[in-house]
Amino acid sequence: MIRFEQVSKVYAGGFQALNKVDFAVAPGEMAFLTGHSGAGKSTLLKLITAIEKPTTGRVQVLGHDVGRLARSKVPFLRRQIGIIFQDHNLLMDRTVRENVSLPLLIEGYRGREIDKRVGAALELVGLGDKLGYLPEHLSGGEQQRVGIARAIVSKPKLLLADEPTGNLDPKLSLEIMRLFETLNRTGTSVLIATHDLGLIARMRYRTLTLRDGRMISEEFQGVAS
Ligand SMILES: Nc1ncnc2c1ncn2[C@@H]1O[C@H](COP(=O)(O)OP(=O)(O)OP(=O)(O)O)[C@@H](O)[C@H]1O
Repeated sequence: MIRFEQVSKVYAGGFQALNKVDFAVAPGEMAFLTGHSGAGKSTLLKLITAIEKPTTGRVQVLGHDVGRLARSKVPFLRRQIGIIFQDHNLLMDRTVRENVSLPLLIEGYRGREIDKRVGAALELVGLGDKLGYLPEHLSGGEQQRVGIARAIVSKPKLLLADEPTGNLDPKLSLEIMRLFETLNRTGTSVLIATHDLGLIARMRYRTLTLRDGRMISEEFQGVAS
């Protein structure tokens, strides 16, 4: 599903954000990615989604060699990956239905098929009755769940989340994590970048830990850095 082999990333300007990183996430697996601020978590996610390319080493995602992927093939890769952001990036002047429909419209779906899929995704996140709401009329946790519905509506094989619970209280954070578990049980691979070590400890999944761009731990949970 994801395989990094000796991956380094040096940004223009010379800063080395990742240093010979090796790890793999198997199909159907759920794992956490943690590390201090600036450790390289977002950079690692950007390599998976081909926003950035590795300076050296090999990044394989869903059978593609990301470093060698032609620019024209990048949208095809991205369509197979659902991405969830901390600040959810919802369009605030569009309804819940319109926000969640967006990836399907881009893919060329129309009418009834969109309604069916959007309805199913919103049911799954517990917002089946909020289709016509604007995001500003929803709570923070509900907005985050709309972002998750938008990420899963096109049934991606891989779900990436960058600090998905950063703005939420512990109870809501746990609810969001349980939602990821539900999605994982349907066969979606899930990789969650988070600072929230308490949450990681409660969930008991494999934890990948970065420190200063190096992968220092593959298994040990609760490494504070
Ligand atoms: N486009 C860029 N150009 C130059 N340096 C960058 C760029 N993007 C990130 N960096 C640097 O690379 C390092 C790693 O950044 P990254 O965003 O991957 O960290 P992070 O672990 O996600 O941090 P946080 O938890 O604070 O989001 C940082 O020192 C950052 O300043």
